[in-house]
Amino acid sequence: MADLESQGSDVKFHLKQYNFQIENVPRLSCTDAKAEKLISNGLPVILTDTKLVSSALHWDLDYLSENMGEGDFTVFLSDTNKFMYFDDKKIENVKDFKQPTQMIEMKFPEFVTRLRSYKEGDKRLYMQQALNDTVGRRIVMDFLGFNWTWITEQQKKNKWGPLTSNLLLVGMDSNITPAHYDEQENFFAQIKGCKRFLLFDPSNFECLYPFPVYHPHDRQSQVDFDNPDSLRFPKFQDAKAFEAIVGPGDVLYLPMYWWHQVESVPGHGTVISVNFWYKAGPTEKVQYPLKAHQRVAMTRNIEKMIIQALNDPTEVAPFMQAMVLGRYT
Ligand SMILES: O=C(O)CCC(=O)C(=O)O
Ligand SMILES: [Fe+2]
Repeated sequence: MADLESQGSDVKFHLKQYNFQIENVPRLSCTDAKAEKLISNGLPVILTDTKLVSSALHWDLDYLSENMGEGDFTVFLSDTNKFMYFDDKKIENVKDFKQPTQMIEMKFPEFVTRLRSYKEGDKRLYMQQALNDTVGRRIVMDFLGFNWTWITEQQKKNKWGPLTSNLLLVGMDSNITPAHYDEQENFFAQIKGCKRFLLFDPSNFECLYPFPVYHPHDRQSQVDFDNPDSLRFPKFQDAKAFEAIVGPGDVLYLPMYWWHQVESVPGHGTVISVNFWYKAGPTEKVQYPLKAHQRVAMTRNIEKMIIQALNDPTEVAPFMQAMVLGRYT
């Protein structure tokens, strides 16, 4: 994004302040050897000139409304500016679980109408829909115009698995996706508006207190960044964040298992992004000490094993406590 520097202070002015330490993610050309090195080492980087989604930089609400086709789009509604993800299939594991957002399906033009008629006090909106073959011809052309040459070369070089999906995100500015990690590699392409990512490497697991694996909020942090409960989550203050602010044309490499909170920057209007999710490559050779992301994977596997063996989510905590308390403590 050419004019990010000139907007820099303006953007920063509107950003939330936090108490943890924040460093910047490097912004580099994709032709810079340093950028290649960061990606191959599984470290985040903002790439300014990949041309990954150049063919989509003209996307706006009118154009998408006209060309997105007749398919259904998943839209989340929230009473606040936070949109915390939850897994439908895990809702029955938690008694009295309250969905933080409502999920509804609508045609694209209906979404745009609701977005345009939004007024304070209404539910906020965030569309999150994987691109599929129901989109109109012009979107297909734009999609084919993505820089597949560059991204496929990255996929090969880094031995990633197949592309699993392109999630299209269309939201209101100030929307927030709270801190979570994903189990796939991600090139996140910004098209319209600005997003601020707060990233945390996988060794921050203990500082971010993820929900149990059986919980609908699996992979999400339990900590409310705006109001952290220092008694329940004392190590949150030790979290070390990296910040990445992306604007149109920027691509963020978001490594697998890296935590991210995504804040649509206020005052820049509708925010449009497309991500590229890739399956992980073959599991690396195990070397000791284990890497942080390998510990996360191991923790998940052990939790899953216990959940499956006990066949009752409410038995998991007492079981783990009985295993550890007074023996490993
Ligand atoms: O942009 C957002 O709000 C969330 C994106 C995200 O979490 C992802 O691409 O993994
Ligand atoms: Fe994510």
